[in-house]
Amino acid sequence: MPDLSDQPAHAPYDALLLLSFGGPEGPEDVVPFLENVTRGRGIPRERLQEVGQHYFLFGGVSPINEQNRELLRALQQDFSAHGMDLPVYWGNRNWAPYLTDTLRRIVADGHRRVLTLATSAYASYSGCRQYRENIADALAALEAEGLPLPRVDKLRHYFNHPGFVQPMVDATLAALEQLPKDVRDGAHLAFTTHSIPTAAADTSGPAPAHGDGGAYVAEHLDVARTIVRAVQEETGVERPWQLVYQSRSGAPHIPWLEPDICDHLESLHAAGAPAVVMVPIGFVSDHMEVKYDLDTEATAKAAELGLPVARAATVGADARFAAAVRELVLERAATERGERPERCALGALGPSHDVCPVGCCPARAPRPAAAGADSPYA
Ligand SMILES: CC1=C(CCC(=O)O)c2cc3nc(cc4[nH]c(cc5[nH]c(cc1n2)c(C)c5CCC(=O)O)c(CCC(=O)O)c4C)C(CCC(=O)O)=C3C
Ligand SMILES: [Fe+2]
Repeated sequence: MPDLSDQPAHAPYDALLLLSFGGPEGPEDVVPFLENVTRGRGIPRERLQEVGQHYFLFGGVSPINEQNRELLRALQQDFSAHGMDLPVYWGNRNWAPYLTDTLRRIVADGHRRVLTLATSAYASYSGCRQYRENIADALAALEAEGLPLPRVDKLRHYFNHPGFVQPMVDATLAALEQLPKDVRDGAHLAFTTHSIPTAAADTSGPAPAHGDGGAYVAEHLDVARTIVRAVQEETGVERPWQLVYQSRSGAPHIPWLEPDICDHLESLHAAGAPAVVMVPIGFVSDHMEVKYDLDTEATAKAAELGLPVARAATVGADARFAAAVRELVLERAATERGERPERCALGALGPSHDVCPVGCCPARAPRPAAAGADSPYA
């Protein structure tokens, strides 16, 4: 029996990888960034020009990289405050620091068991399997260079972890406070997330969860219900609510999840709603989809309607989220050691799977994906 008593609590892991989307950091980055995002994805040219304009409106700088630097610092701070000596690295799918470069550095630093935190809390091809494909691509690149291959795992979906949900409850309450007093109690809650093709939603999550909206919609509805209940408890007011969508991109003839937030604001206004709080539960930080699609476009639509709106902040680098990540790391590490740790989750769905099963969030065109049961890597 090996002596495990001097092993750290995060063993067998020796590094945490923060894996994100990436964004441009200046006007000259915008077009190459969009080319990276959309390579082989069949997005109409007009849509790309339009989205490029969103970035140029903000000086060509997406807030996402700075937000990830903040999250990285929050994680390092939380880990060190709790005596957890686990290095944290950051890599992106679409912009520097690129995942492959980061993984090369992780290996050069001598790490061989890597746990991944993706900045996407829910199941879906874009939010989960595509990141797993990116990890497989990075491993393939290292393999081609003859480098030792680390084993890369991915944390379970954390959409219903209290450290992710509680900051959103507080943010919803704070947004309600921003509304004029006389419309506060009547305000509707509009929970928003990224629209995806309905075909991708229907096949999101493990195969048994496939069906109308799949795990993607079910998970968002579960989080929305948890927030609604907590806000009602806190304010003593029962508010109407709905899950709606934003940031749709694909061609018009392909069905995507609806309604869009702007259409929703119109119909709420027509139905006499006095005010709306938009709660972007689908996003981890206030990146461009939030800054443009909600704070610019949807807010302008509301102003045009004369409908008071406020937008709840995303979780970002909240200390409770950093602590949740530490708990999730310790939980998964214990599971990997064969223990049965407590697995925290709010809502009705329970904690998500640790390892994506075969057939989870399938791609339109199958490609190798690491950190799951169908990974071609150890
Ligand atoms: C589910 C989901 C999330 C949430 C989960 C997660 O976070 O992963 C997300 C996040 C993000 N999406 C982002 C940006 C973009 N997404 C695009 C396109 C697409 N997103 C999709 C889905 C998602 N996207 C899909 C199905 C497409 C169609 C093309 C394809 O199938 O790939 C495009 C192309 C142009 C367009 O908008 O059409 C851009 C520029 C940024 C960065 C923002 C910044 O820069 O601050 C972030 C965080
Ligand atoms: Fe996106």
